[in-house]
This record gives sequence, C-alpha cells and structure tokens, in this order.
Amino acid sequence: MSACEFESLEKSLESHLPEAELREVRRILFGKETQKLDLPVAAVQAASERDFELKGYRFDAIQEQLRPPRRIRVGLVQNRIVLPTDAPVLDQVNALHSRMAEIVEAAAMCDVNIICFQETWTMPFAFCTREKNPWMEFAESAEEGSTTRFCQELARKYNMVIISPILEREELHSTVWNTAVVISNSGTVLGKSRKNHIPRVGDFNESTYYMEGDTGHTVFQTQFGRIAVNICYGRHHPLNWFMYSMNGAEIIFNPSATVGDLSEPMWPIEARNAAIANHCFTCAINRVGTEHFKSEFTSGDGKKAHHDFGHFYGSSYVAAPDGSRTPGLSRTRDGLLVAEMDLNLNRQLCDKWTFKMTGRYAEYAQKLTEAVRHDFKPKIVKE
Ligand SMILES: NC(=O)NCCC(=O)O
Repeated sequence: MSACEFESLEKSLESHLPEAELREVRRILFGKETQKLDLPVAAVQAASERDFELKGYRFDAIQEQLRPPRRIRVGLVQNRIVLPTDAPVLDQVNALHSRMAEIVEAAAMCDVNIICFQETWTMPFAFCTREKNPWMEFAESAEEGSTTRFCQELARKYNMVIISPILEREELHSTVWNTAVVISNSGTVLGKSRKNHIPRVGDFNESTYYMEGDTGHTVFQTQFGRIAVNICYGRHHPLNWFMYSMNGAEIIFNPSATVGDLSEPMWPIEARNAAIANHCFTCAINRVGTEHFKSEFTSGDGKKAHHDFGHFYGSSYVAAPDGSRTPGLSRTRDGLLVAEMDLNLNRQLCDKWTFKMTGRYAEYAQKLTEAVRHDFKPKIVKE
C-alpha cells in the first residue's frame, strides 16, 4: 500500500485491535475520549452525496457554579483542488468556491459557529515550482477580493465566522503575503493575520513568493470567542503559538499545507502540544491529495526532477488544553470536522496545571534578550 492510499491511523487501529485494547490505546494516544456528536441527517446525507467525510466530536468541561458554559462549534475543512493545475486561473478559483459552498452549507446544518479553511485554499500549492506565472495571479486583495466577497456572503447567510486563508496581494505596493482573512458572522472583514514564519525546507520555496508577516500575533474577538490564526509552518515555532496565547487567544487555528515525507510524524504532536502548553484549543488543518504541475522542478537535494509535491495527508484534528484530541479526518478524502467545545475548559486547565502562572516569563524575556545578542556568551560549565 502506498502512503497516499493509507486511509488513517485511527481506521487502522479500529480494524486491527480488539475492543478493550483499542480503548486503552485510544486513552493513551488521544487522551480523554471525545464524545461523537449526533449530526443532523440532512448534513450526513449532504456529505455523502457531495463526497466528503463528515465527523463530529464534543469536548466536555466541568459545569461551574458561577460561569455558564461557553459552548461553541468549530468547523475544519480539508479538501483537494478541484481542477488540474493547468486549467485557467479563474476556473480553478471558481471551482474551489463552489466546492467550499457545498461544504459550508453542511457546516451550517451542523450549527458551526466558526469555520476555517486550509492554507491558500483558492489555489494549488504551487510554491514548489518557483515559477511566478501563473501562480501570482491567484493573489487577491484581503479586503476587496472575490474570495473575501464570496466568504462575506456565506458568513452573513449562515451567521458564521469564516477564516479564509488566501494568497494576498496588497495592491498599493503589490506586496504579496500569505494571509488568513477573518470575516465576522456579521459579514464584516474583522481583520487579517499574515503568516509569520516562511519555510525554507524541501519543496516549500515560499520565500520566492511572499514575505514574513507584519501583523504580529493579532487576536480577533468574535461573538463566539477570541480566535487567532497561526499559519502552517508557524506551528513549528512554540513562541508563535505562545504569543497568540499571550494576546488572549482561546482557539488558535493552524491552516496548513504539508506533505507526508516531510512532516507527518510531527503533525499529531505540534498543535496538540501547543494546546497543552498554552491552555487553549488548537485546530490543525491540512489539505489532501497530490497536485501535479506541468513543468518539472527539483528540490535541490540531488534527486530527480519531479512534477508533484508529494501527498498532502489531510488528518485535520482539534486538540484541547487537557491534552485530549479528536481523531483525525482521513488522509485521502475531502472532509469537514465539527468540534463542539466549552471554552471554560481553558481556564479550568489554567487552574489545574498553572503553566501560565508558573511560566516565569519575565525571567525568560531577559534571558532571551541576552541570547539573541551578537556578543552572547552561552553559559556552559566545563571540567
Ligand atoms: N505550508 C507550509 O508552510 N509548509 C511547510 C512545511 C511544514 O510546515 O510542514
């Protein structure tokens, strides 16, 4: 079986382990069990007709005496590109818009309050090619572009906050960014969060196309909680998650595009660890499928030139501050993951583990300031 045929770790465990053993494996691998959500029949039917996986889970929190629960639902979308990468640009974008409209409608049936799409969801992940044409044509304005207009309509129609990660062109200086546009459930553009860390690894030649973000660690206050967006490669940087959390994020979304050979063993760990370390929920989203490009490209590693990036392995999941997590979506299929969470869990875990309280941040701030200076002398004791 090839890596792009392997459905998921969860399915494999389910089909091969006896029930009692499976429970123990799940307890250790996934933490406190998330309950399956009873999703409406209409949504399940829509998912089956439209050929995407639909899964729903609930994270529970303690019922407090003074604070009412703050229960909300998030939706994570992973999908393949719809048309081949050499189809006309506008056709590719429109096809992805139509696909997303089908999935968002099902999310609305499931009472999703905040939905997040995958990184640069309106295009193939063409940054492996190092070609400028036609990929730069996918870049659009975060405020006025057709994708934002499209999302604004959906946000209003379904009373849903939408996180729409796109390739952004800032018109005045024609600067290009990798940006998540955050659209309020009122349909207003609440703001945008630009990718802070740009990869220079394997075929991820993104620095050819856009710059390190300049929006810092913005947190967006929505009707359904305070949210932030840490785009893809930013998940390898603990301080990036940390700063969103320092600004008060209750849920941090991580829209991504990453391939099996490079990052799959890290995937289940990083967002989950960030949820634990920062007392918040995290949502890891990855695209699916293998995208083929007309021109060959090399990876600068002595291997033969190739036409594809490798397999984007999906496996989107949500992690909670108590270390529990949902099972992942499939590695091969389009999917919508619905997760219900009580945001009160964040403070409950803060009180239990006190990582924030015991973090000694002032001490580290000072040490870090020293460590990044050119004349820094590391403290190493030698015999
Ligand atoms: N899109 C992106 O930043 N990918 C980099 C590779 C990774 O972070 O796994």
